[in-house]
Amino acid sequence: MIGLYTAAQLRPAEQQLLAGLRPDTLMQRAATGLATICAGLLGRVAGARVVLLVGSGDNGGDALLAGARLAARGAQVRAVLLSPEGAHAGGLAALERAGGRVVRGEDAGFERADLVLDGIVGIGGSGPLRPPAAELVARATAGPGLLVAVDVPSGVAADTGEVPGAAFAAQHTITFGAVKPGLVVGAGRGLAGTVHLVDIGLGGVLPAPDAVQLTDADVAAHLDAPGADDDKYSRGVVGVIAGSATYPGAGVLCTGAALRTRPGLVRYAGTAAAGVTAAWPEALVTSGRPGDAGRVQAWVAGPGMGTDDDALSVLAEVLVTDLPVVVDADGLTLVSRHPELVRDRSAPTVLTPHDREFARLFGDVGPDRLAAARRGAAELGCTVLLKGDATVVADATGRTHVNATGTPWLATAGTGDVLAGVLGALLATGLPAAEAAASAAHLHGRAGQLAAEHGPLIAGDLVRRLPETVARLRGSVG
Ligand SMILES: NC(=O)C1=CN([C@@H]2O[C@H](COP(=O)(O)OP(=O)(O)OC[C@H]3O[C@@H](n4cnc5c(N)ncnc54)[C@H](O)[C@@H]3O)[C@@H](O)[C@H]2O)[C@@H](O)CC1
Ligand SMILES: Nc1ncnc2c1ncn2[C@@H]1O[C@H](COP(=O)(O)OP(=O)(O)O)[C@@H](O)[C@H]1O
Ligand SMILES: [K+]
Repeated sequence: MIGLYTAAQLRPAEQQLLAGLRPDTLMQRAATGLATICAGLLGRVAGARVVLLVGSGDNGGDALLAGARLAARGAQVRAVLLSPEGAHAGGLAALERAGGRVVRGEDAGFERADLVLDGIVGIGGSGPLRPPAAELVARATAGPGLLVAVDVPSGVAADTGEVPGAAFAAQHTITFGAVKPGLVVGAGRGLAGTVHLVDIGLGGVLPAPDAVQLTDADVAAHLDAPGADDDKYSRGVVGVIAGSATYPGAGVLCTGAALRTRPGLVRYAGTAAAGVTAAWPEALVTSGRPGDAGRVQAWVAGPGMGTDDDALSVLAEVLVTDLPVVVDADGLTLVSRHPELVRDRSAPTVLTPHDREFARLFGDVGPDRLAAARRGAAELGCTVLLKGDATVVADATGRTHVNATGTPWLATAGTGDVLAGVLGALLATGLPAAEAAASAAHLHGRAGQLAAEHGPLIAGDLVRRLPETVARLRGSVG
């Protein structure tokens, strides 16, 4: 598990750690890591042209101290100071001692730079980048130099990923102590490039994280192989309500995804029964009501089920049970009209909206996707899986996961139906809702990445690739 930490969590931890150390120890550790990674990115340091963008806080100090280390190894380092009187004094002195030069913005030489280091602002930033900083960023990023951000790309809100104005579009972000949420979610994710984490020794003093990202190993732990005592019922039976007689596709995709994630038993109830059984003879189907399907441990309801009164009564029948339920797609439209169906449940409910569905349920997502998912989860007392390039899962207690897998190739019709099926299969095993949802998003993203290795993908490719994805995840452990 990778912890994501806000500035408010990091600052006291840094203070606690610093209490037993020389005041500039952490900054020196940060600068050493920064210079080492920049040197690796440059390949050859001697003669390399490096430009530092230096703000007046410690983020600028990191850039100056790293610049000094690169200058000492023969790089030609120029520093542009946004506020000459406020620049970090120790960093400035070190840079000058090592042969680096302070220059005016006009003389930065962006057009010939090999690397531009953005030390304008880090976790101390607030609001849109101010005009002089925004202008400098525009000029710096137009040049050919490799764009490297110190701790956080300037203009990105470290805690949320909000980008309220101009920002440094980094190819690499070298971050200190812990990964910040803004590097992996929201608009900030697209500006962080490759994230490198430098250990500055905070490990022992960090509190519980604000949010987490699962790793392959975390998810593989939920994908154990059947044992000698297992039978087709023992590993969780999932029930699927999806698709319709006219549009069976969602039923076929959702049922197939559930089967391919956790083969054992998948039951299907609904008017797409004929289409589902033709595609998946392994599923047990009924064209009747959910109650006719037989016993299940979790339901998935919604993809392509329609939004008329019949659909509402089917959804209500499932939601009055004391079983875990995943509500997706058309089911979410129905819940937005009848939130009491979900609010009053005692068993776990997972809602899986994309942004437009979320807006119908809870109002606009807005720029802070973590806060939005938490708000929705608290409002209806359920788990919300907010889809996106970095899917966010929050439960009613505020526990939050950010998904780390996937590919933009997933932006194609039907991939959400597949996610719902994967999630239902994991929920039926008895996993807590948040773990099941976050693991499903991870597995779905990995299936997307695997399918995309073979060219443009369609939703059915994800279903076909699920067994190999599970095998690869399991193989990644130990
Ligand atoms: N606290 C610590 O122990 C450590 C901090 N480190 C570095 O210190 C940084 C935090 O330093 P600070 O707290 O000094 O804050 P920052 O340097 O991140 O930001 C403060 C500066 O940015 C300016 N600023 C804020 N919002 C702005 C905006 N919208 N447009 C333009 N300028 C803006 C402020 O006027 C101030 O000069 C971290 O991001 C990291 O780079 C590292 O050296 C590791 C250790
Ligand atoms: N740009 C993107 N990058 C990565 N994943 C994406 C992107 N766009 C969509 N996805 C993922 O694809 C899936 C789309 O689901 P959804 O919008 O419900 O589609 P559908 O209703 O057609 O099945 C979600 O899992 C979402 O996270
Ligand atoms: K920065």
